[in-house]
This record gives sequence, structure tokens and C-alpha cells, in this order.
Amino acid sequence: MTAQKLDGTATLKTIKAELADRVEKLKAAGVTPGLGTVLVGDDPGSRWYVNAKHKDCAEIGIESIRVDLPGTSTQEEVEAEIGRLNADPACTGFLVQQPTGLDEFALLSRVAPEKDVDGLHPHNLGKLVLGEDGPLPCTPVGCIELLRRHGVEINGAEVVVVGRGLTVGRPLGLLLTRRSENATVTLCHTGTRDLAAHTRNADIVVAAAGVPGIITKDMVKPGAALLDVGVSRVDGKIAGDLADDVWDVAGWVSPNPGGVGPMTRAMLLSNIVLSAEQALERL
Ligand SMILES: Nc1nc(=O)c2c([nH]1)NC[C@@H]1CN(c3ccc(C(=O)N[C@@H](CCC(=O)O)C(=O)O)cc3)C=[N+]21
Repeated sequence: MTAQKLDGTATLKTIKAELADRVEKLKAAGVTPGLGTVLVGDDPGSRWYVNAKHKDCAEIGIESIRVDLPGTSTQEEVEAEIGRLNADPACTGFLVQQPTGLDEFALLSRVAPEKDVDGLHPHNLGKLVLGEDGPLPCTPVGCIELLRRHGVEINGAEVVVVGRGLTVGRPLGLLLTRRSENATVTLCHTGTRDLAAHTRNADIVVAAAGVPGIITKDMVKPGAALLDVGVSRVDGKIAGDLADDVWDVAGWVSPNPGGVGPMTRAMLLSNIVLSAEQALERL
């Protein structure tokens, strides 16, 4: 048996076409969505992500406001740029690309919550905990959207999330346990005694540990859906958390690259369009 692919690259394309229509309607109503990014330093990975995000935006008619700062920038200098983007009406939403090497909690807290298109502002994470509407974190929602669009049942599923990071594991646990998703979630982490005992029981495994090949074939329930969110570099190449042999046992696999990465970008675009639509309602 070989698993079917949960194709994030193809899904990104579909979502872009859907969003392009909404961008056109916004412009007709007098609001042009504009994404701002703040990039600090010259980490090649971060540079690639920011470039990709602006290219995505250009494709569907979203304007770009790019702020690239030297790696020597101080906390105060970066906070000043955040203040400028908060005040700039052409910027309907923006993000601070991580990592910056600075106090990220302080930076994130400075972003106007209604312009937080990453959904990572403490105010918006608080709303997620409370079950209030607000922008949602892109990578975890991307995981859910990828499963939905391929017809993988989430309602009632046993889901194991591996990793308790602030951008993926933690918020994903919160999202999946909402009434609208209705999954039973086990959040595993470095303190988990027997990871395989949990994953073997799971209908869906989201691997976001950042440990190359940590999920192997013997740890997978036949037919399960596996999402690779781990990003490590081994010999300059991207290595995910899934071992190559999992395809023999799983029913669905979201590879890395080509899975959740493009979905993260799709959900960012979706958050940008949503925040512009809400800005229009406030006019
Ligand atoms: N404030 C902030 N927001 C983010 O959204 C954010 C961040 N910081 N820091 C870093 C992570 C990482 N991230 C990815 C986005 C796209 C791909 C992606 O599209 N990857 C492609 C190609 C990868 C390649 O070939 O290099 C793929 O998986 O097919 C991956 C990873 C967003 N992040």
C-alpha cells in the first residue's frame, strides 16, 4: 500500500484563485489589501519565506510593503517600524518574520491586534482560548484546511500532535478541540514517555517536533493521515519529521516540502483578505 498525498502546493493554487475574486471585490469597494512584512537580518530561510509571501500577494492583487532591517537593529528600532505599520492605512495587515534574535513577545505585542495576520498576537491567542472570532495562526489552520479539502475526517478522530511549540503544536491543540473540529487530541512532547504508544493509536498524526525522521513506519496505524510540519536542515536540504518508509503504512501523507508550508502561505493570504474585509466594514 502506498499513501495518497495531501498536496499543499496544489491546494495553495486553488485557494489563491478563490481569494483573487475577493480581492477584486474589495478593490471595487475602495479597499486595497496591503501586506507589510518586517524582516530582521539576512537569514536565508527567513528571506525565502518573506519573498514567497510577497510573490503570493502580487499574484492575487494584494499590495506589498516590505521593511528589511539589518541584523544589527535594536529592539527599539524594530518596534518603531511596527509603530509605523500600525499607523499606515495602506498596510491592512502585517507580520514580523521570526526569528529576529530580539524579544519576540515584546515585538508581537506591539502589533495592532486587528492587523495581526499571523494570528500570533497575545490578544488573538487569548481569543482562540476563549473561543472568540479573530485571526487564527496560519500553520495550524493550514493543517486543518489541508485535511478538510482532501476529505480526511477530523470529527471524532484521535489526533496526536507531536510538539508543543507556540506557532504549531499549542494552538493546533486548541483548534482541533473546538466544537467545529471535535477531535480528541493528545499533545506529545519531549516529556512524553512512550511516543509510539500514542501515535499507533492515532487516526491523524501532526509531526511538528523538528526532529528528522522521528516518526517511523512501525509507529503508524494503517490508513492514518500523517502531516509533516517539521523543518530541519540536513546537508543543506529540508528534512521533515517523517521517515520515508511511512508511505507504506499510512493512508494519507502531507510531505515536507510540498505540504503544510504552502498551506501556511495560503492561510496568511486568507487572513490578509479577511482583515481587509473587516477594515471595509469599519469604514
Ligand atoms: N512571523 C512568522 N510567520 C510565519 O509564517 C513564519 C515565520 N514567522 N517564521 C518561519 C516559518 C516557516 N514558514 C514557512 C512558510 C512557507 C514554507 C513553504 O512554502 N515551503 C515550501 C518550499 C520549501 C523549500 O523548498 O525551501 C514547501 O514546503 O513546499 C515553509 C515554511 C513560515 N513561517
